[in-house]
Amino acid sequence: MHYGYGYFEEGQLGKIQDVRLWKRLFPYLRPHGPHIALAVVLSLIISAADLALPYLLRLGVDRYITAQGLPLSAKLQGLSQLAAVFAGLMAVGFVAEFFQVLLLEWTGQNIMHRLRQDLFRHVLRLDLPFFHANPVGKLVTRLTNDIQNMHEMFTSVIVTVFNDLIRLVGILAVLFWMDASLSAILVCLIPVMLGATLKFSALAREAFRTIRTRLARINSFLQEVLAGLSVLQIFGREEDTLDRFRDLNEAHRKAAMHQIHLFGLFVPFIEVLSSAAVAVIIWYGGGQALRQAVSLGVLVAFLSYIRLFFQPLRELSQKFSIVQSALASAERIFELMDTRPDLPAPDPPLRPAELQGSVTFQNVTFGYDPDRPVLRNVSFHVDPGRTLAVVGPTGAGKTTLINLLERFHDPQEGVVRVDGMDLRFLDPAWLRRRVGLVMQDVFIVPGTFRENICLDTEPDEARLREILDLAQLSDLAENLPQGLETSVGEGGIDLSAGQKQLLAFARVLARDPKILILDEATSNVDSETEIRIQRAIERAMAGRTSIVIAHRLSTIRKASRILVLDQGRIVEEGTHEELMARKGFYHHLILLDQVKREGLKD
Ligand SMILES: Nc1ncnc2c1ncn2[C@@H]1O[C@H](COP(=O)(O)OP(=O)(O)OP(=O)(O)O)[C@@H](O)[C@H]1O
Repeated sequence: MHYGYGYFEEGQLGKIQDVRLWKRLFPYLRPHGPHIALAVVLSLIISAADLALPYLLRLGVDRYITAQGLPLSAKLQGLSQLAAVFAGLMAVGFVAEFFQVLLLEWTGQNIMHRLRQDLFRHVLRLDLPFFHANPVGKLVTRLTNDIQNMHEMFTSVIVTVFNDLIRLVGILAVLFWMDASLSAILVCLIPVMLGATLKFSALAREAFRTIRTRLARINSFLQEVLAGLSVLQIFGREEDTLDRFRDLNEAHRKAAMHQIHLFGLFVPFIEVLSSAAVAVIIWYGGGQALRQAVSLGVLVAFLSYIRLFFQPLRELSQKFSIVQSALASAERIFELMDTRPDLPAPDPPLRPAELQGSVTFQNVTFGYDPDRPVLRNVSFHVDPGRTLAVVGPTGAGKTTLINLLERFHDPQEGVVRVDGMDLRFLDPAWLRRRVGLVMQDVFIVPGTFRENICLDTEPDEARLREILDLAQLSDLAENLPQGLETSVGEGGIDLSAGQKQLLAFARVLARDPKILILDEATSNVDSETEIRIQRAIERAMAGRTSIVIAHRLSTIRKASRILVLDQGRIVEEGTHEELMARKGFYHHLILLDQVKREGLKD
């Protein structure tokens, strides 16, 4: 288990002025242009309704409440009319806001959906080396959290910032129009507000970034620890693990407290500023009203506008950090989208109509790290329909041979061919459809037993029964509670190691590949299952070219030829009899195996 969290460090932060990022985002926004335009129109309506309300207050006070010489009935009637207009505007504002939220959420969800789909499509096309280098947790974060981050920007920021700007400009315009000297006081406060907001935004951004990094460390740690919990328990590492977690948890708490302190300071500061503005307006404006330089209505309207004015400013820093965070996510998402598959795609890819099934390795040298070859100058040829057994000590490079034949990697030197064709010119999907793979670890897809056998094939019922029979699975299928429709894997019935092996053979039979690669399981199963597996192996191999990483002597004996690998080189080659007679490395391996089996029996 490693405790490197390097993958989750947020190296870069998207910048608002980063044109490149906006250009990449634009194609996702473009189809929603009309919706965003409509949201902006709705935003204008909402702002107009909001701005009109304090103005109605002014009219109410000046025209009716403090007006001299109007009869009481006329004042009351005028006030009623204003109240009706007030209610009407509120209703318009409410409806407009409702539709705006709906429209923006819908747009945001659609953009997220498309982004997630594009990203997942891209990830599916990447090669095995990429997945070796990138932990699952990182990819899941890209596909979930990072995309969610962007959603917030699309829904709650882009249009609302526009809303806020219109509102601020609108309020200032109305205020100057009503009374320039009172407005000038307010304008003096704006630089202080903006300065504080910008300073706070910078500090908050850093604080949020620290929190996210520390949370990601916790996630990464938990993911690793929970996946290997049984190992930790066996080795009694609980206390040590708890200590490590405590450190991570503490670091997160500290970061969260720092952010809380920042907010604790900023929010009241802005409150104090807005209260100060109100106080100054009451003091100065009140004096002006007493001197009758401004009307009482203007003063009342002013105080209402101040409340409207400070709200968006208060939220500006919050929105600023949402956009920052979203752009940082966008940057990481696009970085992943820009990852090119390591294996060059053939152009045009070959998809021959027929495959005979011969396999050739020609002077193949390969290393996961090119400087440290795992296979060295390996050459062999298997004719169609024949069986090649590969044996060798652990780490000899047997699995690597398979990885090359499935074209999960390309060799650094030499060529791998099927039917004489270089794999690099073949369509990888075509190749993998024709090269069946049975690994020791059988992956069970969450779904029914039937789905797990058929995968992407559609055998008819008769063929499926035949496959079950050949794979020695008929009994099991009958005894499952819902037969073939029983759910297996996560959330369903657990299959034993032996049953999973048989299932893997059924899959091969259903896909009917020309070439079969088999990594024989070393897990111990009972004798009856062992016999079933042997039978299934024979059926699966029949009529196919087979390359088997063999552990059972019975399989090895039946092979047309045996390849003995050691430290990435072919050290011996021949039939079982030939190799035994040579009394070399193979002979030594077989004797060791026999000793091991005898030991197990004792
Ligand atoms: N994804 C990988 N990245 C880096 N090195 C790897 C990778 N997979 C295998 N190796 C290294 O390549 C060498 C050969 O491994 P390989 O799995 O091919 O051996 P093997 O003969 O199949 O062993 P075993 O019988 O234990 O499965 C080993 O030294 C292993 O550490």
